[in-house]
Amino acid sequence: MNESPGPVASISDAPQHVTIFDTSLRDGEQSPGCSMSASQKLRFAHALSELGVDVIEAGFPSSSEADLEGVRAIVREVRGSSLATLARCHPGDIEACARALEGAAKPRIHVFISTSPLHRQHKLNLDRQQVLERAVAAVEQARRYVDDVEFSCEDALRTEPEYLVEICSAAIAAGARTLNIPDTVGYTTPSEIRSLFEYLRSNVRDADKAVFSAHCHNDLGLAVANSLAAIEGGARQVECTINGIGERAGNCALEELVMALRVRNAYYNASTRIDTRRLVPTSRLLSRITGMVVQRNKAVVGQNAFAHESGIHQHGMLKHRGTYEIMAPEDVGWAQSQMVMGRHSGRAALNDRLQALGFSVDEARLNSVFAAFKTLAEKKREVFDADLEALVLGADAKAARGYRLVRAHVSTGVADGSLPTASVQLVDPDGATISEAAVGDGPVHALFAALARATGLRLAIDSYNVSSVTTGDDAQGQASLTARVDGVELTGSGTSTDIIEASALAWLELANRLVRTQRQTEPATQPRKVAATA
Ligand SMILES: CC(=O)SCCNC(=O)CCNC(=O)[C@H](O)C(C)(C)COP(=O)(O)OP(=O)(O)OC[C@H]1O[C@@H](n2cnc3c(N)ncnc32)[C@H](O)[C@@H]1OP(=O)(O)O
Ligand SMILES: CC(C)C(=O)C(=O)O
Repeated sequence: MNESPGPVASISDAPQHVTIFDTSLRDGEQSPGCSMSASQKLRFAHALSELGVDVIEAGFPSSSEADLEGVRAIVREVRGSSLATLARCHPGDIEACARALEGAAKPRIHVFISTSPLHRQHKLNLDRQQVLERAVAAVEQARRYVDDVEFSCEDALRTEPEYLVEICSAAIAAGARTLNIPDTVGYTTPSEIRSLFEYLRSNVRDADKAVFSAHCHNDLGLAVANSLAAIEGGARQVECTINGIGERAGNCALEELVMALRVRNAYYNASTRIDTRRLVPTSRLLSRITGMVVQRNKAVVGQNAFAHESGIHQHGMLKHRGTYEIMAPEDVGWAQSQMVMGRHSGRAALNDRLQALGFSVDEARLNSVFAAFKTLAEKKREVFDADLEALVLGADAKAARGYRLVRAHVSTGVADGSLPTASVQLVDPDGATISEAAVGDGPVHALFAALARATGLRLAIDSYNVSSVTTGDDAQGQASLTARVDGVELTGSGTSTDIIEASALAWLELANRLVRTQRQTEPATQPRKVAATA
């Protein structure tokens, strides 16, 4: 029998910094359907800078007026990160980069040319020597404008390694500070790219004068793995995009790479400047801008990344979250892990959720509610808190009905002296219609005051958030509220294309939860006022 593996040793004794080069605005924007306007690019560049990205590739200025305009807007406003622009080995492209970057605090010109035999012959119709001469001339021209020049060998992973050594050595001599080795078509494997970086770092002349960079595409789903392997081979810059957007199957996903370095820090001994708590908000912003939805099971930023539905996992999570989570959702910008109640859930999770909703049930009652829950879960994909409350309250249909919104009207004005006013009409748990109105400091304040009058419930709201849960002009807004009642936190949420309606629904969900727990008298389901984590 083989010896079992011990703890994996670190790949480096000295702590390393990995430069994060984000190309969402250039390679990412090349994804079909991801074109952004100049103002959208500017907005996203600010988000990237706040995220802590070291280098933002802002665009390809010679490609279009819109791209040029976007780069110029970014140059005018974004300061913290270096700003890079892309150019072919073409004098006009490089001049366009220089003009677009005028006034940038930390400008970088990024020139590239294909080096592989396939590209040399079929795309460029140039031989090795001609490609090398074009590369050197381009790097030299770019250096006349800026100190920070990056050179990329397009399709490097299908290029003869000794030719890569030759052209990279020439690029360093011409003044390139960063040598990027792209896997343009996502063809390589982790062990291959690691060996290539080791080989280049040992054989390129004056290799220590340049930073080696990886730029991996995801055609075989290996972009992140290959980028990590490149780091093992000595890469100290990784080019990546938020949500992994980019040509064809995309680029290395920034959020996955950064979290791999962080979670496995003992192995990589490498850090980045990324504020990981901004990963989810940044991912959402990009989705909203491009309309490109993130798949639910996407690592780190997908909706299911910290969601648990199966009973065995939920039971483990309730005992210790390390059983099924290798990173904390809060560390990447999620509010918390999610326990989704569904067909695969077990008693432990059901009991925990019932307690959170304010119901303390004995074992016999838990078993009967569990049986009813499983029957319901067979019919519904997800069982919501309101379903669980109805199950526990059973025959008490009146209590389960709660207050219902019939209509709400809000009027407000900006700087016109008008008083924000709301009127609401509700049906109460006994079926009677109630109408009320109130004024407030703002429209939502007035709405909540009218609801409080109508129900007679005073809720001390601790937090109120509205976020977009879908994309586009008709996006749905989700309002979430927390309130403290007798020292206990309760939550409510509501979703609608109208944020006033979403806010009213959230307030009523919270109020109904409170009323139900207060009304509940059945001994086997004694309500306990505890945090509701809907
Ligand atoms: C791997 C990558 O992601 S590379 C970046 C890819 N991004 C883009 O292409 C987006 C922006 N591109 C564009 O807007 C346009 O392609 C432009 C404006 C740059 C060029 O448009 P056109 O002049 O009409 O050329 P077209 O796109 O048809 O062909 C590309 C030309 O560039 C040449 N070329 C390609 N790469 C390079 C390079 N690195 N250095 C020098 N020339 C190059 C090609 O050989 C071809 O030349 P040819 O017209 O003499 O045959
Ligand atoms: C221009 C280079 C860096 C590129 O995008 C690629 O090779 O994929």
